[in-house]
Amino acid sequence: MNTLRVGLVQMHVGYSKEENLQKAKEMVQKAVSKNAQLIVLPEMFNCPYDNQFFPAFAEEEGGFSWQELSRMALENEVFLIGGSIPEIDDQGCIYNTSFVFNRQGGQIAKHRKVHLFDIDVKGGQYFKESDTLSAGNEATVFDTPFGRMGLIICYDIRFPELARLLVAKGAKFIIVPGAFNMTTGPAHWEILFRTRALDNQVYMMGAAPARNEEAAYVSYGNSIIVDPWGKVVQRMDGEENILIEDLEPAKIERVRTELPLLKHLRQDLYTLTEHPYVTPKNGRY
Ligand SMILES: NC(=O)CCC(=O)C(=O)O
Repeated sequence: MNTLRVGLVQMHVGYSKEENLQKAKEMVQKAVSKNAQLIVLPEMFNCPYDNQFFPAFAEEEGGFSWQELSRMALENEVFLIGGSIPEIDDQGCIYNTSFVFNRQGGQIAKHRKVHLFDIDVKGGQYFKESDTLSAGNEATVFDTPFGRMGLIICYDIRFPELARLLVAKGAKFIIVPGAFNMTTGPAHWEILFRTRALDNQVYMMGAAPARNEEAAYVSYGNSIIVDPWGKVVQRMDGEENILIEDLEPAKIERVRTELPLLKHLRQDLYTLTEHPYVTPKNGRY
């Protein structure tokens, strides 16, 4: 199969939804001018990553931001992973949701972040998504001419079972709109991408907001691509920019044939259906 040229958009996210969408539109066009065929926007690309803004910025599926994303995909004839936005449902629940569009601007997938980011690192980062957000309940894959792709959002990457489930569903690539921070980013971001790539022999792609030291939540940036061998093929710093990379779908099969981890699984011995942890109700413990 031919190569897939991807573009990861690492953009500054400000307080105006319209300006954020305009910035996304310009960066998508720039990525397309470099022949990107699939473009990934960052987590909460249209809204500051801050609980106080999620309710005010939230929109229904099919709303203004959704339509803008659909138009960007259509006008540029590109697959577009629309980062994520705060999505509100008809019950008033708000989700951290990623919408995916094909080249005709049609929605082909939707992922609501499954694991809510509730952490409290002493002397470091505190965040409690569950103050405003609800968790999704689905593992999301979608098909493209380049192969099946899995979609997760940021903190979801820390849960190996979810990535493995996507791979069991046939994913060859896992896409992660994310926004790590200056506590956990330097410590865990790259290692998580490399570990999930190694475990599952997939391409891992992460797109993050650019770093703004003035923001209440400082994004680590460092948008990244790791190949199925676990090698970092490209990684950005904190600055606003676009990462362009050619992925080789054939490499996935090559690595899986040479080092057949997925065939060596002992599913007679261990499965994902039982585990010792407490299962949260709707993502809340
Ligand atoms: N937005 C997020 O889910 C942040 C996740 C994160 O920083 C982590 O360390 O995990």
